[in-house]
Amino acid sequence: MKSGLEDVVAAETRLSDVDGAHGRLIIRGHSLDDLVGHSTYEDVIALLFDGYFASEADLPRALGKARSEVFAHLAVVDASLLALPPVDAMRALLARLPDGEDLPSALRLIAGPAVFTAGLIRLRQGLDVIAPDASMSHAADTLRMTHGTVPSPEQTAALDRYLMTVSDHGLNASTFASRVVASTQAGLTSSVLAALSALKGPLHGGAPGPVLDALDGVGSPDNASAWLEAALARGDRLMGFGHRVYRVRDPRADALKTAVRLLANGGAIDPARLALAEAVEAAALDLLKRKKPDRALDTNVEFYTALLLEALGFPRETFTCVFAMGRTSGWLAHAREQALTGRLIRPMSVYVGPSVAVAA
Ligand SMILES: CC(=O)SCCNC(=O)CCNC(=O)[C@H](O)C(C)(C)COP(=O)(O)OP(=O)(O)OC[C@H]1O[C@@H](n2cnc3c(N)ncnc32)[C@H](O)[C@@H]1OP(=O)(O)O
Ligand SMILES: O=C([O-])CC(=O)C(=O)O
Repeated sequence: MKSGLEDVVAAETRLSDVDGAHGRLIIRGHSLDDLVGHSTYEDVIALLFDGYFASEADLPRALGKARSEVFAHLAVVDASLLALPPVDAMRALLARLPDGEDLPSALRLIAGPAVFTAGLIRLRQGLDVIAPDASMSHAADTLRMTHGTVPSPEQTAALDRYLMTVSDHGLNASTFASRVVASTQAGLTSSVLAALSALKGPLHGGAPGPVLDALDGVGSPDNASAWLEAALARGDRLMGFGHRVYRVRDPRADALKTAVRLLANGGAIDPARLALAEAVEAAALDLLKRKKPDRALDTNVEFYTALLLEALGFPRETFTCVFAMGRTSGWLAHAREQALTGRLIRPMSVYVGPSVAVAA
């Protein structure tokens, strides 16, 4: 048995390739760098969906229509839902969308995380929800529904770049969960709910909120090494570092660091906050190299995600919901690929419990 299924190949996919040795991410034949420079999130959805869903000439408009359709579900949000962590409340709202296999079902499942996260943020602040505008881009409308103002082109570009960057990533834990459920032919909502449940853990998509907690704990750049060393001595993991597959830097960390620097140049991030983050990153890399010399542990996607989403005004307890806004497109494409080309996923376990005497 391979602990954690490390290095086990469990699917063939045309969707994305995580090249851990060279620190490269390919999405349907395009490098991440190419995509973030020249595409929109809607373009990436079309790329991931090609061949797995019916084609749609005006995908941005169809996604906008899907946002308008799911908005009505916010009417059921009551005090008990608002008392839940936002990712659990969002999961409950997504569970209201019927299972299906077609493009409209898929687009509603991409629209849901955006509309529900924005609505939950506002309701938790005692504000009225804001209806979608189907004519806007997904990133711009998400920011407008969250903050009540039309975002700047720089803010829209930053969220768009983030959504593309996290859209798909091979057979990570949440995508595997999506494929396992799809292999039973349960339907797309069921796949997405399983995937979201896997994503929310702190070892996967739950990491960026705790990254900010660490920055707050460190407080100032000169305290970084001592604070992180004490955290490691307690047996804590340093959030935003390490990866199962990347043995060099996660390429998404660079894509998001660039997005963070662009926001900082435009004044959207306090230079002191960025300096603190850079000091924490440098101290963490130095410490991990010394304390874990046998394992290459580098910065992962979650570290600069935290700074980016903070700068865009998302509360840290909603960061996993924003991750899901991007990753749902990958979960859906994998679910359809599995349903169309795969079999029921049913591995074996090795029984190590007590044996029963067999009568002669
Ligand atoms: C979108 C994403 O999912 S990106 C990942 C987001 N998660 C995080 O940032 C949480 C922090 N990182 C981690 O916990 C891990 O690196 C994971 C979960 C990402 C990968 O885990 P695995 O591949 O199972 O690594 P594994 O647990 O085998 O770690 C190998 C060794 O490095 C250590 N290690 C790995 N990551 C870290 C870390 N961030 N901080 C401290 N030590 C670490 C482990 O303690 C282990 O040491 P040991 O052999 O002495 O016990
Ligand atoms: O690939 C993984 O194991 C985790 C990850 O970085 C992701 O899902 O984006």
